[in-house]
Amino acid sequence: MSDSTIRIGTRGSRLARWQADWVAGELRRLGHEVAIVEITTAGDAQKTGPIGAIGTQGVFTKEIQRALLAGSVDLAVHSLKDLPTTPTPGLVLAAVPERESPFDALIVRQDRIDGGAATLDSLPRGARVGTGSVRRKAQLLHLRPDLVVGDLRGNVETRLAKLEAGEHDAIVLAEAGLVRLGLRGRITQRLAGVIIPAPGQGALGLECRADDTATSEAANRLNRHEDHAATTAERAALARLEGGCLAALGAHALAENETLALTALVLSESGDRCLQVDEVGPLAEAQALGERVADALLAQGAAALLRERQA
Ligand SMILES: NCc1[nH]cc(CCC(=O)O)c1CC(=O)O
Repeated sequence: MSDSTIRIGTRGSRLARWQADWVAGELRRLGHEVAIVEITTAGDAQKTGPIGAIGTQGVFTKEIQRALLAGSVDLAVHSLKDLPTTPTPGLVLAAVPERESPFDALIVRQDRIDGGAATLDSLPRGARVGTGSVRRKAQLLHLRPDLVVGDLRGNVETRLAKLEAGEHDAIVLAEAGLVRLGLRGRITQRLAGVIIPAPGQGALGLECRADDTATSEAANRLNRHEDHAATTAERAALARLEGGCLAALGAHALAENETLALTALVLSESGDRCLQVDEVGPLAEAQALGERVADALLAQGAAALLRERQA
C-alpha cells in the first residue's frame, strides 16, 4: 500500500458498504489508490428500541469521525442525513457527490396489495405502518390520523423482513437506500410530493481532515455543485431550528438553473399541527436560503413544536 492510498472509513451495513464501494470506484477511476476500512458504530451496535432512545446525535457517524481524527482513515463516506450539522473541529465536509432520490417510499405487504391497498390513501383504516423516524411518523399521522404507526429499526434488509413477517401492513423507507441495494422493485408507492424528506436524504457526505488537502482535493472532484447547494440549504434550515436528527422536521431543496426552491416543515409529534414554508433563492446563497426558511418557520411558532418534542 503506497503512502498516497486513500483509506475510506465506513460502517459495515450493506448500504454503507455499497456507498463506500461506489466512492472507491469513482476515486480509482480518477487514478487514486483506495482501501476500505469497516468501523462499527453505536447506531449499529444497538439493535432494539427506538433510535431516539440512544439519545445523542451522530450515532452512525461519531466513531468514523474519531477514526478520521486519529488518522486511521482518511475519508469518511456518510449518509448525509445521518451527519449532524454541528461542525466537528478538525474535519471538513469536502464534497457532496451526485444525489440519489431524496424521497421516501412506501412498501406495502403483498397481501394488502392483493387486497387493493397499493397507496398511502388506500390503506385500510387503522392499518399498521412501521417507521423509526419521528419525521415520517408525524407526517403519516398528519395525512392519515387513523393509522397506527409502529417502531421499526434495523438496516434496510431487516426492515423489509419485519414487514414480510407481518409486524406491519406497510413501512416507509428512503427510496435511495432501496435503489442502491437493487431493491427498487420492492417500492409500492413513491412518496415524492407526499412526505417531505429529511435534510440531506439520498446524498452522501464525504468528510476528511481539514488539513488533508490531498484527500480534500480528490474528494472535491466527486462534488456535484447543485446537490451540494441543495443539501446546504436543507442542512442550514435544520441547524437553525436546532432540531437535530430526531426532530419532526422535513426539508427538501430542488436545484434548477442556478436557483434553489426550498420546502421545509415542522410538525408536532402527533402530526396534529404542521408548519410549512416554501421559498426560492439563488443557488450561490444556499446557506442564507436555509436560514431564511428556518426563521420563517420560527416566526410561525416552530420553536414551540420542537421544544414539545424535546421535553
Ligand atoms: N437513518 C438511516 C438511513 N440513513 C440513510 C439511509 C438511506 C437513504 C439515504 O441515503 O438518505 C437510511 C435508511 C432509511 O432512511 O430508509
